[in-house]
Amino acid sequence: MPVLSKLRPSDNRIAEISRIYAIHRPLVQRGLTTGFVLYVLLAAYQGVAARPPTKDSKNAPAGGRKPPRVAVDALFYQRLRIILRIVIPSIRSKEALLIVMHSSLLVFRTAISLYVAALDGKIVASLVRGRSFEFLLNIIRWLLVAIPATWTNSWLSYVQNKLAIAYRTRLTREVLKQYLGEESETPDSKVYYKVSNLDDRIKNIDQMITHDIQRFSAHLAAIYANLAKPILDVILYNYQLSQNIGAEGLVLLTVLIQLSAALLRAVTPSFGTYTTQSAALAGSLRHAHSRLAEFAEEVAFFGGEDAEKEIIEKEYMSLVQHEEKVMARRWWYGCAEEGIVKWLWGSFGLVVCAIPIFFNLPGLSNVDLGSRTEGFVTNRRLLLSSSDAMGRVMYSYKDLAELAGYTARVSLLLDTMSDVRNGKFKKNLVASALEEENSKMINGRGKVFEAEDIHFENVPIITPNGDVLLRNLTFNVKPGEHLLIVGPNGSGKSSLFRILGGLWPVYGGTVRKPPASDFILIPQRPYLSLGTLRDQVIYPHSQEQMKARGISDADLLAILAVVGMDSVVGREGGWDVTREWREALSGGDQQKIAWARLFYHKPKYAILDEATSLVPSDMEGKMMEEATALGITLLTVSHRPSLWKYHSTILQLDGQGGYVFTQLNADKRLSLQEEKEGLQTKLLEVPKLKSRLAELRLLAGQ
Ligand SMILES: Nc1ncnc2c1ncn2[C@@H]1O[C@H](COP(=O)(O)OP(=O)(O)OP(=O)(O)O)[C@@H](O)[C@H]1O
Repeated sequence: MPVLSKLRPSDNRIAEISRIYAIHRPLVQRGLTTGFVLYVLLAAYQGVAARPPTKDSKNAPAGGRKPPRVAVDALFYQRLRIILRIVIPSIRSKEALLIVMHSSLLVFRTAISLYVAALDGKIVASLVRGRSFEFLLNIIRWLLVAIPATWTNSWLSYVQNKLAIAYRTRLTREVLKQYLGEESETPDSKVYYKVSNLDDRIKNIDQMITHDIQRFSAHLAAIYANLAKPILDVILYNYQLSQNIGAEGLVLLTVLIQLSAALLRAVTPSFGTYTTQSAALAGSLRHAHSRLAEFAEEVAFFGGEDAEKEIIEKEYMSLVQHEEKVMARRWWYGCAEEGIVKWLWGSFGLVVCAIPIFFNLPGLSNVDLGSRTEGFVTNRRLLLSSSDAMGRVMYSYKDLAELAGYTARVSLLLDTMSDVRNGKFKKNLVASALEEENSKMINGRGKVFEAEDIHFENVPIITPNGDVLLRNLTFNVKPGEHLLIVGPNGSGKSSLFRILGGLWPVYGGTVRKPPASDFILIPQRPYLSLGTLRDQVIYPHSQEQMKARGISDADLLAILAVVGMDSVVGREGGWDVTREWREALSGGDQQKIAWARLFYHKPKYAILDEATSLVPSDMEGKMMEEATALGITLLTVSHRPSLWKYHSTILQLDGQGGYVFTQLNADKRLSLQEEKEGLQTKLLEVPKLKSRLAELRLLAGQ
C-alpha cells in the first residue's frame, strides 16, 4: 500500500533514533539531572532574590500618611544584611553554632525521609510477594528508624526556637543600648525621649521593641528552615526520583510545576506590606488602650467613656478591616495555592510515577509485580515529599514577604534611633517654620560647652515642630543665684529646661551649662518609678548605690521628716513595700516625695516647674529653705508670689517672643504687686460707683 510504503522509512528512522538514544541514555540522564539541580538552585535564588525596587519602597515620610510598599527587593536585603550583622555578630557566635546544628539536623532529616521512602516501597513489595519474614524485618527497620526520626524533629523545633530567642535577645540588647544608652557613654543622647518627642516616624515604640522584634526573630529563625530545607529536599528527592523513573519525566514535571508556580507567584498579594500595616495598626490600638489606663482618673471625672470608646472602636475597626481584607486575600490565595500545589502537582506526580510501569525504560528492570509496586510506592512517596518541598519553597516566598514586613519595622526602629542620636529629626513642621528666616534658624545648630554656671547667649527657643518661641535669649545663672522664670502659658518656660537638660537641640547661639547629671527636675506631677518606697526617694539610684554613698534608711527617714512625710513609712508598711505609688500617694504627697529625692541627691541645680503647687505654703517655705541651705541653685517656674523671696534674678517671658532678664528685688516687686492689685480692685469698683452716682443724680433731680 502506498501509505505504508511511505511510513516505513520514517519508522526506521524513529527506531534508529530510539536505539541511539538508548545507547546514550545514561549520558543524557546525567546531563538532565545536573541541569535540573542547577535549575532548582537558580530558581530558588531567583525566588528569594531582590525584585526591582518600587518607587515608594523607600523610607516612610515623616508623619507616615501612606505606608510604603514592602517587598522582597534590594532594600529588603540591604536592611536584612544590617540586622543580620547584629543578630549573628561572628562566625564563632552562639547563633552561628545554632545555625550549623540546625543545618546538620535538616540534612539528617532528609536522609531519613529518603530511607523511609525506600523502606515503604520494600514493605509493600514484601506484602505483594507474600514474604512474611521480609515483611517483619522491614517493620522492625521501620520502628528502629522512628527513633532518630522523632528525635530529629523534636531537636529541629527546639533549635529553631532557641535560634529565635537568641536573635531576639541580641536585637533587644542592641535596641535597648541605643534607646536607653550605654553605661559608659555620656547619658546626653536620651534617645527614648527624642524618638517620641522630636520625631514623628515612630508612633508606638513599645510595640516595636516588644512585639515586632519578637515576630521578626521568629520569622528569621523559621525562614532558614523554610527555605534551606525545601531547596535541599527538592534536589535530593528529585535526584533519587530521576534514578528511579528517568530524568525525562522529571524534567517534564519540573517544566509543568514551574509554569504553574509562575502563575501562582504572579497572583501573590503583597503580604509584606500587609504585615507592616497590621503591626502599625495593632500598635495604635494598644496605644489607645494604654492611654486610657494611664489617664483613667481624668477620663472618669470628665465622664469621657463615650469619647474614649469611640477612639478605641475606631482603632479596632481599622485593624479589623485591615485583617479582614488580608484574610479575604489569603482565602483565595490559599485556594489557588492548594489547588496548584497539592492537586495539580499531585496529578503530575502520579502520571510521572506511572512512566516506568507503562513504558519499558532502558536500564530499568521493573519486571515482576512486586518490583513494580515497590517502585511505584517509593516514587510516589518521593514525589509527595518533593512536591511538598516545592510547595514549601513557594510558601517561603510568602514567609519571606512577611519577614520583609517585620524587617522594615525593625529597620525603621534602628534607623530612626540612629538618626535621632545624630541629631537628625523628621517632624511635621508648623506653617511658620517654612518662612525663610525661621527655616534658616531651624536648620542651624548652636554651640554647647560644659561649664560650672549657666550661660545662654543669643539662643533661640524653638519647639520640635519648628515654632519659634524666642529668637535670641541671653541670660546667665551663677551657682547660688536662684532664678525665677515667669511668663504666660506656652511662652517657653519649660522649653528652656528641656534645652538645659539636653532634650531639645540648641538651634543657635552659645550655651554654657553643667552636664545634665547636675540637674534634677521636679515637675508639677513628679515621676514615681515602679519599685519600693525607698526607690521613690533615691530614684534613679539603686539600694547598693545608696549604701555606697553611706546613706542608711534612718537618714532617708530624716529626709522624709523635712518634708513632713516620715509617717508614710509606717503607714505603707515599711521601706520595702512595692506599690503603684502614683495611685497610693496624693498629688501633694507625690510632690513632697520628689522634694525628698532632691534632698537625697543634692544636685548643683534644681529645676522646679510648679513643684510646690500642691503643698501648703508653710511646707513650701520649709522646702525652699532646706534646698538653698543644701547649696542647691534653684531655677523656678511658679505663679506664687510667696516664692519670689527665694530668688535673686528673674527671667520674664512675654509670650510674644520678648523677654526681660533682671535682678529680682522681691520686697519691691511684692509692694508693686500689692499696689497693682489694689488699683485693679479699685478699678473694678468704678462701674458700680458710676451707676450709684447716676442714681443719686436722678433722685436729687439734677
Ligand atoms: N514635644 C513637643 N513637640 C512639639 N511642641 C512642643 C513639645 N513640647 C512642647 N511643645 C510646645 O512648646 C510650646 C511651649 O511649651 P512650654 O511647655 O515651654 O510652655 P510653658 O511656658 O512652660 O507653659 P505652661 O506655663 O503652660 O507650662 C507650647 O506651644 C507647646 O505646645
